[in-house]
Amino acid sequence: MSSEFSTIQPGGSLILAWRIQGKKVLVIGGGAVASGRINHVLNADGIPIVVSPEKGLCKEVEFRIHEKQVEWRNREFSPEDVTDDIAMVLSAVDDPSLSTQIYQLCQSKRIPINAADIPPECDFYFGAEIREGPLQIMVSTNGKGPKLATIIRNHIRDNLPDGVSPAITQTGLLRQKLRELAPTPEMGRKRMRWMIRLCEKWTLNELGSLKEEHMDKLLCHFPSSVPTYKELTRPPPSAFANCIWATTILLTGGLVFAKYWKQR
Ligand SMILES: C[C@@]1(CC(=O)O)C2=NC(=C\c3[nH]c(c(CCC(=O)O)c3CC(=O)O)Cc3[nH]c(c(CC(=O)O)c3CCC(=O)O)/C=C3\N/C(=C\2)[C@@H](CCC(=O)O)[C@]3(C)CC(=O)O)/[C@H]1CCC(=O)O
Ligand SMILES: NC(=O)c1ccc[n+]([C@@H]2O[C@H](COP(=O)([O-])OP(=O)(O)OC[C@H]3O[C@@H](n4cnc5c(N)ncnc54)[C@H](O)[C@@H]3O)[C@@H](O)[C@H]2O)c1
Repeated sequence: MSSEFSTIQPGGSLILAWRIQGKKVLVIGGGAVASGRINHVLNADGIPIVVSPEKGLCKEVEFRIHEKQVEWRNREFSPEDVTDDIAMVLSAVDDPSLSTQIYQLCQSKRIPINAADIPPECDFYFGAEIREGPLQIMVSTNGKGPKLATIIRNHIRDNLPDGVSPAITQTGLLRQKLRELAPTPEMGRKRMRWMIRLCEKWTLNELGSLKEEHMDKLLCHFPSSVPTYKELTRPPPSAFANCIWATTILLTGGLVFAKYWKQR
């Protein structure tokens, strides 16, 4: 009986895709680690606010400030930086006692915090990431071996099949069109069943090569069938080819009729 269900493995982390679009993320520190954190926030369309004295900035953080990709407070951290509209705090300072103060303040305000390299002061850990367009993969060893997380990430990245990113992008476009075609919740099951069949039938390269003009043609098959990529993209017979076919059929018909007539 129990073998039917998945085995619980306690001790892991809850790995989620956190949506921080348009939300403020306080980054304390301006060194190499802060720079990596800022990039993660920007790649997720979050709004980084950086607190660090100028002398502590690394080249990349200077660049982000110069490009106005981040808001910068040129001073040491102050508790007033942790305002109620801050969605998340990322501490990357080289001062353990300051880090602990920041952690305690965030706990009291119930704002999630990551203090780089200090597991007891982390509500969440960072991981080694792969980013290819809409695809994101995160490897976590749950604090056991960060360098191993990097090595495993590199192995996965080097072995990803070709064409994952365009396949996901085009599938996203098609799903959008499908939702417009069959918008009601009642159509949900049909939509999902059809998408599953398509994703299973087509290769990643085929999905990635799906042009917008073919999408409309493909959606004509919803919900009853899923054509193969070849069937869908086969060019329609030309007028010349049609003419040849018609002539062949007429000639063959004529010959058969003549033979029959002769026999009578
Ligand atoms: C994955 C990555 C993401 C990122 O930070 O962006 C990340 N660390 C990375 C690199 C790295 N960090 C360290 C080394 C030296 C070699 C080594 O120790 O292995 C290297 C390798 C290097 O520098 O090449 C030292 C280290 N790290 C932590 C401690 C404290 C401790 O263990 O107690 C110590 C000091 C240990 C000591 O004093 O000995 C703790 C954490 N580091 C984490 C994440 C979280 C757990 C992630 C997980 O286990 O999956 C966690 C818990 C908290 C956090 O910071 O979020 C990033 C790779 C990014 C990439 O490859 O893209
Ligand atoms: N998780 C990881 O991948 C990883 C890797 C290396 C280091 N670390 C840890 O992250 C921390 C930062 O590493 P780094 O290499 O960026 O260090 P760094 O020395 O380059 O940067 C420290 C930053 O903290 C800022 N700072 C110090 N006191 C401050 C204050 N009172 N207010 C505001 N800013 C202040 C400095 O201005 C500087 O920008 C270190 O504690 C290190 O142990 C984590």
